[in-house]
Amino acid sequence: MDLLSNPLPFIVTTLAVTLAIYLIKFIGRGSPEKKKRYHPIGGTIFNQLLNFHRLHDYMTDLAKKYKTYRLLNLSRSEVYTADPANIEYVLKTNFANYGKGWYHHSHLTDLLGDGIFTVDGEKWRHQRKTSSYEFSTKMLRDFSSVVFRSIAVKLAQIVSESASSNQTIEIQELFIKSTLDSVFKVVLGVELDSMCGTNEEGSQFCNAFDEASEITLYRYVDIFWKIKKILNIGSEAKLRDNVKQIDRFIYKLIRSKTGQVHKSKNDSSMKKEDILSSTLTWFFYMMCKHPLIQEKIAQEVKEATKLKENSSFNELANSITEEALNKMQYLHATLTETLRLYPAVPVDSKFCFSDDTLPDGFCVRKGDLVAYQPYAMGRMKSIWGDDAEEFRPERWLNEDGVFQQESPFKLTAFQAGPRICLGKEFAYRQMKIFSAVLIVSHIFKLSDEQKAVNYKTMLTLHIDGGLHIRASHRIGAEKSYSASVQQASTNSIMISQTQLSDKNPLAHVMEPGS
Ligand code: HEM
Repeated sequence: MDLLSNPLPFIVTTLAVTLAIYLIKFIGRGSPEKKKRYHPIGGTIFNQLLNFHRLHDYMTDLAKKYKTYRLLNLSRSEVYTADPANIEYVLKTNFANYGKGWYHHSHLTDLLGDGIFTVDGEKWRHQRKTSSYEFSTKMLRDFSSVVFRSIAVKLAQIVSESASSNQTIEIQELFIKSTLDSVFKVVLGVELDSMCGTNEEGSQFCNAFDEASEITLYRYVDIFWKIKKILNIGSEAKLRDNVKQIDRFIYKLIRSKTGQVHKSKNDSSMKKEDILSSTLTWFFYMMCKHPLIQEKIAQEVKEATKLKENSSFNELANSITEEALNKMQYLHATLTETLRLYPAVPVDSKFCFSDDTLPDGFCVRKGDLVAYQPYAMGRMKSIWGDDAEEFRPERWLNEDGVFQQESPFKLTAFQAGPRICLGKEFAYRQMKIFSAVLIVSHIFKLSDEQKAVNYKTMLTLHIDGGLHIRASHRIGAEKSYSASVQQASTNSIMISQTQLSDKNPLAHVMEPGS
């Protein structure tokens, strides 16, 4: 899986084939094409490989230089843009001309089937319509909040135990498991409990799903993946095994729940579990780097929830009502600032269906990939001003401390236009509940201030090696919170049995392939 361990044969082959294809293409081009103007060439896939360990920063440097540029890949140009006008055009104005196409479909379909993430046209429209309705219901909102609170209590217990025993904790893994547990509970009504490790099958499923996602994303940089798939070797053999394991687990679940839920493995929310957990991990990294911001959030949560001294984790979680969440404007701004600088999907591309001209006057060809770049855009002074690279949640607040939206074509972390993320509101609610419970009860620090924290280059922005933190109980809270751990654990089980049972609002729309 590690491209960097022996990149030479890959680089030489790639370079030779890229040059050959481009010579053929440019020599063979007829005279009418000469009038068309194409964005400047920023580099080739070869340059990307040489800068693989810092790929998003390398591409940010290029975006600062050109705003929109081309990278020469094996069979096509890839156009990378950080220009909000171009992005609005691709994602909204000429939406019909840009989509997943056969290119993304072929990469994603083994894991995600013909779900909403992999298709265009009528198939997409139908799923979008059904899912939009479901995401907008009050019932889903209320039910998911109950689940998030109950899982936040479990998270707080784990963190509290690490604080009491003065142990460090790797929080990225914990967030991945807790968000997957939430999705299972909200969508299927099942306790996966991978976070506490009490359900071995659940944990195995969790690992298989993680590895399958990683290999699926790896296909985008592995030019040999189709051959490996045909021969069933290497990463592709692993992917096949993982998908089988995922299928077995999900179908067993379906059989045991027949009459209550009918569901396929292609559920949209599962793919999102690592996106949400990436975001939470970077948020906690920012909290460790900015202790004053952490304090401000703790204060805001206390005021919004009217939290009493000696509250248990359970009481704390239950005090995070819709009304309290709406009052947490600073927390909302801080999460948004995290997404601006550390977007979970750092770059996302669309397949161009027919020749076109972007608003900046440059052309793209049928078959090109056109990518918008949330990571690079978050660092551009032309978009965010001179302090673009500073972490400053206040930029999102007006003088009354109320959160102000920005154009979705500037903050592109959730995509924009007709295919804007359907789970945005759902994701904010989950992230706010988890972080409010954790920050009001604990203080977070990096376990090793000297150790560099970097992303691992993949399609989602994970922290390489995870985030190792040390938590301590907040002053005055130690006695009350740790004393309440025992009681909270009993209470949280009571929550799951009484409030959660038979109330799964998604159960009636769960059809295979939805
Ligand atoms: C911080 C968390 C999240 C971020 C940053 C995020 C970001 C995104 C992005 C960039 C896309 C476009 C991807 C593409 O081109 O296919 C997307 C699509 C989508 N997201 Fe999210 N997402 C988040 C959480 C969630 C959650 C929790 C759910 C569901 C529970 C969700 C549901 C969806 C769906 C259904 C789509 C597909 C929309 C369509 O193609 O019409 N997202 N999201």
